[in-house]
Amino acid sequence: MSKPKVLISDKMDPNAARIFEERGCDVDVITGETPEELAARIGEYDGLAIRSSTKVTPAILDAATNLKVIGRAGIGVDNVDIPYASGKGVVVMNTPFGNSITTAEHAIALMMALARQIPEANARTQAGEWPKSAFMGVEVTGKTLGLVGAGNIGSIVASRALGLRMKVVAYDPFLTEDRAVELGVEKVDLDTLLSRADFVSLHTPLTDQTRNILSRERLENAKPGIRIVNCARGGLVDEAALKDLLDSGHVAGAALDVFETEPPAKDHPLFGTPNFICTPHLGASTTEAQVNVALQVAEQMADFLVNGGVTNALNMPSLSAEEAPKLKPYMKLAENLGSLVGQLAHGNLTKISIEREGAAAGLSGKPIEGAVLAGLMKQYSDTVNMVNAPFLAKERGLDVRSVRHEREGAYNTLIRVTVGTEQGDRSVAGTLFGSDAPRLVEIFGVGIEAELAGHMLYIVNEDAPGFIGRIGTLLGQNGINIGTFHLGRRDAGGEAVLLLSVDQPIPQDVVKQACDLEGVKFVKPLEF
Ligand SMILES: NC(=O)C1=CN([C@@H]2O[C@H](COP(=O)(O)OP(=O)(O)OC[C@H]3O[C@@H](n4cnc5c(N)ncnc54)[C@H](O)[C@@H]3O)[C@@H](O)[C@H]2O)C=CC1
Ligand SMILES: O=C(O)CCC(=O)C(=O)O
Repeated sequence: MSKPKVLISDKMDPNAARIFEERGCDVDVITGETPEELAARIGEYDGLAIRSSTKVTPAILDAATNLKVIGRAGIGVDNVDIPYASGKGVVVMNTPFGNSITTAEHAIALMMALARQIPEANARTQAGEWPKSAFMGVEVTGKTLGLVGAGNIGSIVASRALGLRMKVVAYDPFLTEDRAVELGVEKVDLDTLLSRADFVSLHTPLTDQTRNILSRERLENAKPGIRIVNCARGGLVDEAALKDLLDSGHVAGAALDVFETEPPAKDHPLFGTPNFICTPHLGASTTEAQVNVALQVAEQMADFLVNGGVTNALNMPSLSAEEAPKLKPYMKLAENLGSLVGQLAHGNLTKISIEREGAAAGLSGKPIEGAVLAGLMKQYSDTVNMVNAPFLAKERGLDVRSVRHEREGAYNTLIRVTVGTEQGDRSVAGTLFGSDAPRLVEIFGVGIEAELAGHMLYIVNEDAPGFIGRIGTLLGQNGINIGTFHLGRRDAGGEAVLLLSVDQPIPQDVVKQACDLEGVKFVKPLEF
């Protein structure tokens, strides 16, 4: 098997390339390409490792015909079109903790720099002035810091600020009272935060809800003399309003590590404004953080490409490298069961239930669900896989339920897939023989044992003598060799099911002849 190929398209610590190679991937490091150059190259790669410069747009994803995983060496993934990547079946991962301490420290550094106007004092002193009387700072001790966003980075900022003897208030809709107490912060709403804070530090992702969260109106109503730090994302603060309010003195200082457009225009209105300082998106730029995120992204991506392990994916449930091999035969079983109901159930499918029984109940449900849905929807899409299948199912309004029963039934491990159709519920079930051989054990209420593989023929017929001979003769006359042959029946003399595998696709006219055989009620060729 050829090695997975990874492209590192942004400047990244060399440990990333080393880890990819050590873990069985071929790796190219090609940075600074234009979007067109990247689009022309990306088709060769299974993995793309990025920081914030590479923009993974729909055009790049359309060109990325082999891409399986994008790894962001960092936290924010707003440079990746995740819905589009999900639609294409590409896993998107980040490294959620590797640069949090570093970024929190940068926020604190910017807050201190604002409080004592260090950059301007430094510049003027080095320019030959001794402007001692021009700079009168403020102490942070006893002041209130308002945190907008109290996740990983916000929490670290809180702990550092408490160490500086500040009072910390936080606005975060997902912050519970218990967690606030644990962090030593007071949970408040945004307007209260802005009316009480002497310093505000932003630590949210950029989303539709957070865009422009410090709007002109909010800034105008904030406590006079407030100082603002943004080490999260440009677009959270209205930059034009910030300029006006710095000029008027309502905002006493602002420090931006990030801008709405990066890099900002050379004549950005905020440049040169008194009490405004900035850095060029340096929040994560320490040796320690860059080694952390480079190692982590390469380990995660290689683990996925080589072993199927999924860690820190934003569009897929996690799956440990230990669990991945255990799940592998179940995934095959799940995909085959999904494919079987997809090929056999008629009409509009409205709901699907995926039950895990016995040993299967102890496995992660989401990957199995993804595999069943991928199998089911293969009939509708060539590009479906377990990453994009849940999104496609949702788009189609399919009601998906996962159920687990710890008790064992007739089999010590079982997956049952039931779809709701206009004709009622239709169900198939399968198990593993040994630890890794998937087998169908029930089809629409009829017990049967069969491996689902290759070209198959499913026939429902009247349970009467002579039928097996008739179908064998028909296939033989048409030069079709039977590989395996499986029978099941509801009750003697009632309805019987025949599932056989053959060595080649069955031509339509042979299917038609099979339909015409005496006692045949239904014939369907199947592909796995
Ligand atoms: N300047 C830089 O170099 C870096 C910037 N970042 C940025 O920092 C951001 C935060 O990172 P983490 O703390 O690790 O993320 P996180 O996901 O741990 O925390 C984000 C917090 O924001 C909160 N939040 C979401 N919507 C909100 C809203 N409408 N109002 C208030 N709070 C809201 C969430 O509940 C969560 O607690 C990242 O999304 C990234 O964009 C991260 C690393 C480096
Ligand atoms: O990679 C970088 O330098 C930027 C880090 C960042 O913004 C993030 O991790 O969200």
